[in-house]
This record gives sequence, C-alpha cells and structure tokens, in this order.
Amino acid sequence: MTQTIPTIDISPLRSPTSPDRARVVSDILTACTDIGFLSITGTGIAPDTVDKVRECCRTIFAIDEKSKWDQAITRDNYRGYIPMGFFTPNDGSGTADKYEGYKLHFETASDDPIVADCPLYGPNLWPREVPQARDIILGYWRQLDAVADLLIGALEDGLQLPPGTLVDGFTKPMTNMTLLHYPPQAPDEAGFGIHPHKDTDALTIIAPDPVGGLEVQTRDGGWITPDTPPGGFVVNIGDMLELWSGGRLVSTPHRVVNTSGKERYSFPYFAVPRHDVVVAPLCAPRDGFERPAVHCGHWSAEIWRTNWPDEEASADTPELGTLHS
Ligand SMILES: O=C(O)CCC(=O)C(=O)O
Ligand SMILES: [Fe+2]
Repeated sequence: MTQTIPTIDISPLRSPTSPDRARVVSDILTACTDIGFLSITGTGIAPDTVDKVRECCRTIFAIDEKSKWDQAITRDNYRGYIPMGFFTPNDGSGTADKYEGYKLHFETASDDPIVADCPLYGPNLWPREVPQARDIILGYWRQLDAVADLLIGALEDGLQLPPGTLVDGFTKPMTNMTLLHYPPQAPDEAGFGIHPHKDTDALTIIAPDPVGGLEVQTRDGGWITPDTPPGGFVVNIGDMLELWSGGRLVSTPHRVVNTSGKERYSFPYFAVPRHDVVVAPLCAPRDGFERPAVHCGHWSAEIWRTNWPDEEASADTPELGTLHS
C-alpha cells in the first residue's frame, strides 16, 4: 500500500462537466483510503488571501498577555484565546503542547433560531485589538467552505453514495477553526508543538506554514512530511468521515514539531456537520470496524467539555480522536 502523500490538482472539480472529474475523484479516494492525507492545488484561493490570514494570526498573538487572557475561552463559551499550555493532552504524559491558540466557530447571530436548538452555536469572540480579523478570516472561511464541499462531494461520488448524502449535512455546520502559534522549539527539547492525535472532525484543510513542522504517521509507524507546493493546502480525513465511510477513509495520526527556529502560524479549518447530523457508516464497514453512531452536537459538546482537565469522560462520551498505544 502506498504510504506517501500525493498532490492532487482539484481544479477539474470546479467545472462540473470536466472530463477529468472521474480521475480526480479516484485519486482523492485512493489518497484518503491509503494514508488519509493529501495536498491539493487548483483551489482558486489566492496566495494573498492566505498571507493576510497568517498576518492576522501574527497580529493576534502579539496582543499583550493580559488582554489575551481577558478574551480567553471559558467552559461556557469555547471561543477566544487559548493560552500556552492551557490544555495538557489527556494522554498521561503530563507534557503540555507548545502552542497558543484562538478558537473560532461557524459565525452565527445570537438570535438565529439554531442557537435555541443547540446552544453551542453563537457569535465568535473576535479579538478587540484586531478589528480587521473578522472580515479577513470570514472571507477565507467562505472560500474554504466551497473547497470542503468540492472535496466532500468528490468523496461521496468515490464512495458511490447518492449525491447530497454527505454534503447536505454541512448546511449550518459546526465547522470551526483554530488559529495557532507555535514558538520555535530547541531540537533537543522534549515535547511537541501538538502531540500525536487524530482529528475528530469530518475533514481538515490547512494552509501549511512554509517553516514546516507537520508530520504524518505511516501505517508502519514512521513519520512523513507533506510536500505541499506553494499556494497548495494539506487536507486530511478526520474521525467523522472515517466513521461515515465504515473505516474505508482513514483518520491518520499526525503531530507538529517546530524545530525551524522560526515562529510558526497555522489555522486549520475543521469541517464538522450540522448539530443534528448523526454519523454512522453509510458503506459496508471494513472488517473489524465497529463503532457506535455519533450525534454531532453531542460529540462537539463532549470535546469542548472534556478538554478541561478536571472533566471526566462519561460512558456516552464518543471514543474518537484518542490514540491508544
Ligand atoms: O498546525 C498544524 O499544522 C496542525 C494542527 C493540528 O493538527 C490540529 O490542530 O489538529
Ligand atoms: Fe490535527
């Protein structure tokens, strides 16, 4: 089985009548089945758009510490600043990840009826000191929504599911984004920028920082680096698409180690369906693949809650994202 991360030009997916669509769908399906990661080009997103978002991250993380803490996430509202070392991974290692973050969710007005159905929806907490962040980030977000729809549509096609089966779950989605800042780590320093983990969403899209640092685990336990061309994006399958596909699409462990000597800024986009979508296998499950269905609203609430170190998982907390060694 191939254990490399291919680069795929997805531009044929943007023209519905392209004769190359079937080939691109097949290449994407193969990548998501083999390694669970791919690099994409041909999205139509201008490099300048990405540069502006990275510049916003730089400005947001330069805000003074006191003001950052004033705008930090709380148990009741998982939006805003995540201080360095705030969440120690619950893998028992006790070593905090070396990043600070800023959490954003699907932007929803507080009087939108969906907030009454699921209180996790609501307006973001945009950083006071960076008024331009809202428009720059939401503009980028809208473009990624379109790319995510193309990719999820291609996977739906590749898995021979009726059109809309997956894509229709992404109206008013629980899609979220984390702005991340990883200070440089000394080469001999213990710990990670982000410890090895699987993503708990359906599909992740990242504009890689040219300083590098993302590593992806191969099935034999080695670590490889995506070789994304300038202007391209890294895409990976998360636990929800793995579950939806009965284990055919794989959610692969990855980690970040920033030994570049430079500040690293990243802003993964995590595509998550609407709160009332129940994710259960839609294809015949792979041999030995047995997992309970997941209700997206419940699952998201449990992720938010159990990130706090004094909160315990309960019997109905979905078992996703965690690596067991
Ligand atoms: O910063 C990156 O490149 C990856 C971040 C990541 O894996 C995550 O936030 O889940
Ligand atoms: Fe991740």
